Amino acid sequence: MSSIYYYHQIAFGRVAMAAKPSVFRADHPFPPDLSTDRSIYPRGGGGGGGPSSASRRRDLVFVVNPRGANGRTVKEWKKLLPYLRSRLGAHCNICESLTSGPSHAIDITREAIREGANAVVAVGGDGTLHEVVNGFFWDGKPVANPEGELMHSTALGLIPLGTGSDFARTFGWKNDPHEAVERLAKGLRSRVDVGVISGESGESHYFINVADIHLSAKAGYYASNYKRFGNLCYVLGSLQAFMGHRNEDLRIRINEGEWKVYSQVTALCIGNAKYFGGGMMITPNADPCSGNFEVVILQDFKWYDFILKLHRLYMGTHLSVKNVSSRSVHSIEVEDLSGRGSIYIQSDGEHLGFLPRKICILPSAIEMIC
Ligand SMILES: Nc1ncnc2c1ncn2[C@@H]1O[C@H](COP(=O)(O)OP(=O)(O)OP(=O)(O)O)[C@@H](O)[C@H]1O
Repeated sequence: MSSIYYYHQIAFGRVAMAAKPSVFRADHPFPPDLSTDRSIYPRGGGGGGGPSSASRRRDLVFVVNPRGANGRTVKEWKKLLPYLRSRLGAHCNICESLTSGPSHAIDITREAIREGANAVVAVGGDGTLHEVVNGFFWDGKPVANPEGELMHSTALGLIPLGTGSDFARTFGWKNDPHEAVERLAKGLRSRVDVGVISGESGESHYFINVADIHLSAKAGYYASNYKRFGNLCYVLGSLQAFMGHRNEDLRIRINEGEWKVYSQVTALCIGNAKYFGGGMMITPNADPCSGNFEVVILQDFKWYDFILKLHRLYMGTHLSVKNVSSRSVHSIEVEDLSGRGSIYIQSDGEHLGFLPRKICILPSAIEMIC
């Protein structure tokens, strides 16, 4: 992919950083397990990796958020680079791209896929992962890799280095970059589901972890102002969200069935994976490879319920608590009955706006390096 420099220059050019794109390529030989094509291209449909793909160096594009985890992401990344080069540089072109601001990771990812990158690896927290996942789509469709089914699809990789890094918890991954590099070296791919959210404007927005509505989404919105306090940001965000909070009646339609009114909803969480809010196991039965979401609805919760039941939310044992319901769904539509348009929704911890929204699953939408 000789034009990888080019796409970075395009991506950075858009934000006036073309003078010094943060891209490098390594010229070292390939480690033995990366040259095993079955592990890199385990899927059928022409993705088996023929001789030409086996002999090619692979482009791994690392999308690094320099602001992630209060600047800790980029410090850890710089320390990791020599190891990454020695471990993967032999048979891979290691392309580094620092984001210049919110949403830049989306553009970088789209460009990398169009250039035929073997994998785009999010380096940062759930927000960076979220943007990279959104970069796999454009105009409501997956971004096309030029080699398409003939060679391979671009995989999603993750080096979790964020504040919460909640998506990684479902897989039992820690904020341990060396462990993440080993996963990339093994190159095992699994198909994971992605959620798609559409609103009145008709525009699609994608998520991979958890989308949530009302109190928790408002807490996430405020938590983003307190990231400098690390994981404490979620507690501070929740306290602020509680002030002036009211449970609301919501109109909900599940799996294109009948519309029903759910009274006094405190929070509604749609899990493709299990954790949010810095380690709360909110949707304990969610599995990103299942083809369904787990929807958990908390109704008529008072502030003291959170104090009494918080430990159960962290442990994922809250489903048996009074006024908590859970079910497996492939689509859900949620409307605000109050008509005020003030019910928050977020996805993967990123503020998205306000109800109404429709949320559907896209089964096996992305290949992920697991
Ligand atoms: N160069 C940048 N400057 C400022 N913000 C950025 C930049 N690049 C990305 N961002 C924004 O930073 C936000 C947070 O990033 P990220 O999720 O990686 O870290 P985090 O918030 O510390 O971790 P977590 O989401 O796991 O709690 C994202 O919403 C993203 O849009």
